[in-house]
Amino acid sequence: MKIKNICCIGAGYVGGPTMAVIAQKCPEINVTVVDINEKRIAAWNDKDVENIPIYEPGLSEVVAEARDRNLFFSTDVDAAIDKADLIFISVNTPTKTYGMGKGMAADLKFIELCARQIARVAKDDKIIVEKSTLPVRTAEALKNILENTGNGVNFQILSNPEFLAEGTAVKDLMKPDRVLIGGDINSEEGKEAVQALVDIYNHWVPKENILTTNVWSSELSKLTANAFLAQRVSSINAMSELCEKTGADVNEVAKAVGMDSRIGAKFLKSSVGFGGSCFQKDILNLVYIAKSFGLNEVADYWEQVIIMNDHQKKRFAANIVKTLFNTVSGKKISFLGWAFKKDTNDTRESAAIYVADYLLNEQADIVIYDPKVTKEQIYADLNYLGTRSEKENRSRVTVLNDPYKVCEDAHAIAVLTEWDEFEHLDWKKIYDNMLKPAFLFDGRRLLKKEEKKEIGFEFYAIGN
Ligand SMILES: NC(=O)c1ccc[n+]([C@@H]2O[C@H](COP(=O)([O-])OP(=O)(O)OC[C@H]3O[C@@H](n4cnc5c(N)ncnc54)[C@H](O)[C@@H]3O)[C@@H](O)[C@H]2O)c1
Ligand SMILES: O=c1ccn([C@@H]2O[C@H](COP(=O)(O)OP(=O)(O)O[C@H]3O[C@H](CO)[C@@H](O)[C@H](O)[C@H]3O)[C@@H](O)[C@H]2O)c(=O)[nH]1
Repeated sequence: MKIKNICCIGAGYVGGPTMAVIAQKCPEINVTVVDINEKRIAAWNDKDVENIPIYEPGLSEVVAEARDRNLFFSTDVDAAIDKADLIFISVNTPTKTYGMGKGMAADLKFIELCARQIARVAKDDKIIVEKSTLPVRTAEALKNILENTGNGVNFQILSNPEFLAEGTAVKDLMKPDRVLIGGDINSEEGKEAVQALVDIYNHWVPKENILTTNVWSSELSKLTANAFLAQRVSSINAMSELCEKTGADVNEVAKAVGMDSRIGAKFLKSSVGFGGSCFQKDILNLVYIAKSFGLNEVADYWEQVIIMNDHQKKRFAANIVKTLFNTVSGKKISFLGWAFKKDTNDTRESAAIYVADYLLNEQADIVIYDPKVTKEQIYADLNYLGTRSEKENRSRVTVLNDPYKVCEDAHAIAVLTEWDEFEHLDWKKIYDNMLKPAFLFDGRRLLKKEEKKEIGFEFYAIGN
């Protein structure tokens, strides 16, 4: 089966970049990315390609090449579904904030809405691809909706989870460690659908890197990969606290441990805590699934990864208060960084949000600089927590676009995101313009300790 028209529902951090790369690599396929968010679609279509809604290194170049050639962004969801042979569902699957499974389970309402819309619109056979991260066995529910509400056409459901990391999305998409495709490999139609998707990726991904499995293994592998990755961060962060008590240095420990080829060096960077839209949500979902099968020990095991992460964010903030003579009330604390990692404008679940919230509860005044995050996004993140009124957040938090101004007259600086540019700031100038003693807290192990101490900073770094 040759795919001519692809539709992707959801023009977010996954749908946008993934489809841009597919369109670039498969010029003979028309790719239409649709979304109900008109503002987002307008931004994807902005004449100035630098204004696309997602910041990812290399993305604007890919979009510039393919857009209006075979890559289109639209709000006409029905039309794109109707035309497509293959439909990616790439909508958000956040943690439920209400009802059964509140705070744990994945909220599948957007997925279900997509399924119902596809069923209503589709007049010929289609391949439906789960791109969103979903609980294991979601494909069963999708099939049920599609077959019971559709127009009698056939749907093949595939699972094709996305493993890209933000900040390196284009690189990850161009050269993925593996592409995972789950399908009904026991039927001819299922095998054909899997092959159709393999053929798309095979335009640029070598065959040996494309893994095919049954649907349930594919769905569960995505949750497992994120749980393993997050577990490594929580493991090294647990050791960082022990390092601080014992005189060991967590970077040295990580290096020594990571040189064991069975362990490996990646993902052992101690930090103020992992953030991002995926790790916490996916682990909570895994915990919920395990509990729903009565697997309480399995659930508890994975929940500890989140408990450790919450502890790490809190103890970083508490250490600032303790070091500043047990009070930050009325003191100016400068934040360098707000995004959950460098090279992205995404702030979802960023550790910075929770550190700020803790310090605001201690009556600190916070001034923030992040090279890619907007002022309004920062207020929205704080308001979303609902800890205090929007008015109070606005009066106590200032966002500026100059790092030197942000640090002027500060009692302390906290590095919350590992943006490269923070390393190269004129730290002597920053020191000179701060109140003394000048406290500097590095939540990312980004800065050189000896250098900063020589300038005169009272320097604290995670795990050191
Ligand atoms: N962000 C990542 O790095 C990443 C990586 C791998 C997997 N994932 C998974 O991919 C999925 C999408 O994540 P994201 O970060 O792109 O989310 P996102 O919130 O950035 O984008 C989702 C988009 O879907 C749109 N949408 C929701 N319902 C819709 C509907 N019925 N019709 C049309 N559009 C609709 C929303 O308006 C939104 O723009 C999630 O399941 C996530 O867990 C994310
Ligand atoms: O050694 C490390 C590695 C990461 N982090 C933090 O962990 C979070 C997540 O980082 P990363 O995994 O690089 O970014 P994400 O975009 O969240 O990507 C993860 O989540 C995606 C969504 O499911 C998956 O597709 C990716 O494979 C998976 O890496 C960030 O706050 C990082 O700062 C650390 O603190 N130490």
